[in-house]
Amino acid sequence: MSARDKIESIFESVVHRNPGESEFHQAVREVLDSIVPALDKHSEYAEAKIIERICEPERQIIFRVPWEDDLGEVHINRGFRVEFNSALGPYKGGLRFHPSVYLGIVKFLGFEQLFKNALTGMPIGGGKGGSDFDPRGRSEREVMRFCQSFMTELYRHIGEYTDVPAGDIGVGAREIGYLFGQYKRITNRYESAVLTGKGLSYGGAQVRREATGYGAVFFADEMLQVNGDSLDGKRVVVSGSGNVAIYAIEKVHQLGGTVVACSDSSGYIRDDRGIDLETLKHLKEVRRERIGEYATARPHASFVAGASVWEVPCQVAIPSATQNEISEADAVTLVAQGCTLVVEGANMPTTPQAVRIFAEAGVRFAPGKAANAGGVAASALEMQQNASRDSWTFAHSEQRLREIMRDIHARCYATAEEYGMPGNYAAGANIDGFRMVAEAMLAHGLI
Ligand SMILES: NC(=O)C1=CN([C@@H]2O[C@H](COP(=O)(O)OP(=O)(O)OC[C@H]3O[C@@H](n4cnc5c(N)ncnc54)[C@H](O)[C@@H]3O)[C@@H](O)[C@H]2O)C=CC1
Ligand SMILES: O=C(O)CCC(=O)C(=O)O
Repeated sequence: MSARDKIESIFESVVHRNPGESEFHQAVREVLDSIVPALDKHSEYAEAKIIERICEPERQIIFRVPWEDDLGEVHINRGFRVEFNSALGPYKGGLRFHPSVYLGIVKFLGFEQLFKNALTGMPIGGGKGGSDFDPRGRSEREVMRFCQSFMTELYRHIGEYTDVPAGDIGVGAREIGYLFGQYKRITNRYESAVLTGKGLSYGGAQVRREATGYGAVFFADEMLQVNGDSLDGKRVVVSGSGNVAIYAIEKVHQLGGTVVACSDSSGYIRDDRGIDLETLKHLKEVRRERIGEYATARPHASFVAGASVWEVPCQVAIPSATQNEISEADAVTLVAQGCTLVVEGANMPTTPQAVRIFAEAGVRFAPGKAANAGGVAASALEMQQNASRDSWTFAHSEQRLREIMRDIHARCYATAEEYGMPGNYAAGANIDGFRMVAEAMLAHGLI
């Protein structure tokens, strides 16, 4: 059987065994399609059924999360942790709290995480978790009670050497604090490296908060430098206005570009003078308001309700909100309006149809598993500091992040060249990440 036929048959089986999990199917399809050339070179991977094993999570945990709101009403949510693959180290990956969360989303994120973590070169396996809990509109105490209930089940599955969760959509420093407090209370252990993204006062690391956004922009900068170009003077659009988006905007501005629009699920704001970060941070990090409030604070800016931020003309797009947020129509608009570089801050924000439009138009494209790997890499640095009871300065941590992103860029670039697909960062990232995991799995035998 040819490598291509083998891939088709494995994919068919993945769809059959995981019905209704469209995001997981999409993520698997994308990776399998691009690793065909690596399978042609390495027949040992097929013989050991490495791909079939990679597509099957090592462990999937689903649990009940009961909690009480401020009025005394009882709510039941569903919690998940998918421990995808531990070939390279303890499972590592964030927790997402959002009403859309179900097993298929957690599995797509865990699958992506596995290759992303490999690309960082750090000793971390892949996992992801979360809940269909919606923190929006909930009081501090409700969020705390939910986190405590979630950890009351999760604690038995995680640990510094087992599985180390962190944040993702809806889970930031506040939630990590409550989760950490409950873990400490239940286990009677001050196990700092059981979670990352902690506050700086209790074992958190400098630059973890900024790392995903900064890292994506460092990656964009590397891609531009290959062509003797830079972000200086570029007009940029960043979707979302959460953790990744805010620090992507900050770094674009530090490198001389101007971010003219960002969004949330209610619509987008446009500010041709450049997004004012003090206003945005206060709005989103302190007051947790909707994005439209920005235009109240900055009257020259406009708020467009319910529309796609990709209608705002830009040269560089950094999607940093959620999966499948750039549709085929958005991609056509971006290309028509002069966008030449797309760097994924979010996980799988570009639909396969949009990826094809970008490829046909010669738009340079960086996949999330490479471009947003700065977050998890900084988490691994946080684990390193926790293990050595150390704490690094901001400048040193940012320098390490910059080096890691440069290295990931170089690996993706070189692998794409090696396989005869120069400039194809998606193929480079998938093949390089896959090879790392496959080699470790071969070394460990049939487990
Ligand atoms: N936080 C991290 O370190 C990392 C996050 N990511 C990915 O980056 C993306 C953003 O995550 P965070 O910034 O951490 O989350 P966040 O919760 O801080 O922010 C999410 C943002 O996306 C917006 N959003 C969510 N759903 C949306 C929708 N359907 N339409 C428009 N906007 C929507 C929210 O309004 C918010 O502004 C996610 O795809 C996440 O998986 C990837 C790597 C690491
Ligand atoms: O920092 C981490 O462990 C996880 C980050 C994450 O969830 C991601 O890279 O998508």
